[in-house]
Amino acid sequence: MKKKLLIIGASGHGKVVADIALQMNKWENVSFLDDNTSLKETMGLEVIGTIKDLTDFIDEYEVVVGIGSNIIRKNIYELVEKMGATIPTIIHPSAVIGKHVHIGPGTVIMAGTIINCCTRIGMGCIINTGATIDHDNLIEDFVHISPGVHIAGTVKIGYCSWLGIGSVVSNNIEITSECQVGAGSVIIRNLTESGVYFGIPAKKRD
Ligand SMILES: CC(=O)SCCNC(=O)CCNC(=O)[C@H](O)C(C)(C)COP(=O)(O)OP(=O)(O)OC[C@H]1O[C@@H](n2cnc3c(N)ncnc32)[C@H](O)[C@@H]1OP(=O)(O)O
Repeated sequence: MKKKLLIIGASGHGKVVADIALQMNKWENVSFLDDNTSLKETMGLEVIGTIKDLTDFIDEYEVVVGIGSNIIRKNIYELVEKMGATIPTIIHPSAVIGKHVHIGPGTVIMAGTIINCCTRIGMGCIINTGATIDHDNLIEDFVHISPGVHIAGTVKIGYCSWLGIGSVVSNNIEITSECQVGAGSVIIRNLTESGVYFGIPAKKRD
């Protein structure tokens, strides 16, 4: 394990990632890379370069992508992985994680989340504050589960999908890849086509 952590992206999501990393007490140093060259520090942590500088740091630092957009996070994650970086998982100490839960590299699990047994979460995901994910779920790569989402048992969320804040997914549902589910929506049927859905029950936007 390397003793330093580099977070790519020093905006809102990146700062929460840093906050969790500090609480994990695992790294001696936490710093950022950000393409905003006027930003030199945030939260008392240094911004030591832009993404182009990553090669200079890759041997010394573990690297996590702290960017909220699924597609941007995925593209940068793939670049970082190709460069051979060590990519950790970031898990807030207050998260409750059941037995036989698998969490992929680069995934960030935020404060107050509960993930029940036998759930698999892919790489580069965000499981945001206070979300609950019940048993036997499959959360594919680069998904974002927003704050306060509740997902029942045996649900599958496809690659790069984003569940909006406070949404609810009933049991045995499949949501295909690249879906965006609106804030406060309730999903009671499978979402078989990529697109934007919202409402109670959620319907696809025309
Ligand atoms: C820590 C963090 O901050 S994590 C981030 C958390 N953020 C979220 O979860 C945001 C989720 N985003 C949403 O819910 C958005 O409203 C989206 C993506 C569903 C749609 O966004 P847009 O494409 O900008 O839609 P827009 O705001 O123009 O609304 C279009 C119509 O849909 C309706 N609508 C939009 N979202 C919703 C919703 N969640 N539920 C019900 N109706 C909605 C609007 O009222 C509007 O209706 P109207 O045409 O009758 O006036």
